[in-house]
Amino acid sequence: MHTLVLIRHGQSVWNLENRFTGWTDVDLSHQGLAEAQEGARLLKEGGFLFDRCHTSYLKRAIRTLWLVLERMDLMWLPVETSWRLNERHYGALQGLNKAETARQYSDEQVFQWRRSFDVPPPPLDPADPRFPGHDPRYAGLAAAELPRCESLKDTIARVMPYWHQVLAPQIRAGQRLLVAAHGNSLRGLVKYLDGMSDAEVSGLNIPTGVPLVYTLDADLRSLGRRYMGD
Ligand SMILES: CC(=O)Oc1ccccc1S(=O)(=O)Nc1cc2c(c(O)c1O)C(=O)c1ccccc1C2=O
Repeated sequence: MHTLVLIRHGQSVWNLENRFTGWTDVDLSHQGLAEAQEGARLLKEGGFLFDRCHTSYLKRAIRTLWLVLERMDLMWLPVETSWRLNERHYGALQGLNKAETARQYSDEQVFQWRRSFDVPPPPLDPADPRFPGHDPRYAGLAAAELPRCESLKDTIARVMPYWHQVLAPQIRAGQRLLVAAHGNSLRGLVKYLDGMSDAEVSGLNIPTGVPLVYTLDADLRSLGRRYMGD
């Protein structure tokens, strides 16, 4: 029997402004900090212990993890970061708010994007300063791995190797893991663990700052999951 804990980072300053964030490295808002503190309190009071933790290359998830580790007096734990746990890349929509999106794209186009699993947003031009190839933290990625945009399907496809190559082997080895990540990258893990369809995962919304606790059998099949504080 294994336990795996997932936590989605709290509200970011661009969530506040209803801006597409994606790989833009904005920080948590004050509310987002408070959400992370509450999640940390639930984990501490729940008596959880971890052996390793994982997060993305983006500070809103990293800081959420730091707040949890600080509150649980676990700042000594090894932390692994990976681009594969990053939020979905929203391409040329990154930075746009609702009004700007509505001005540049038709309602039909926005409606199609909202409900699709495999339709990507408009891609970034590689010369665009928002393209990850200009950011030193992605220097280790192969050219083909640097996204210009991502559908939810693309996001899940690049998250899953991290599950199969990193998370699952550590869980099998008896490590109690905490993963602090993003709405869409966590959708990938939840889709796999719950055996969800493409349509089901497109409708799944993971609440921010609330620890999601999985109980897994010896073959890492889910025996159930619960949100703490429920
Ligand atoms: C709540 C909100 O204001 O959402 C925003 C924020 C910025 C632009 C558009 C909107 S919206 O009101 O059209 N709603 C809205 C719009 C969208 C999405 C979404 O989940 C959503 O709720 C997507 O997932 C989405 C995914 C991929 C491309 C575009 C969209 C998109 O355009």
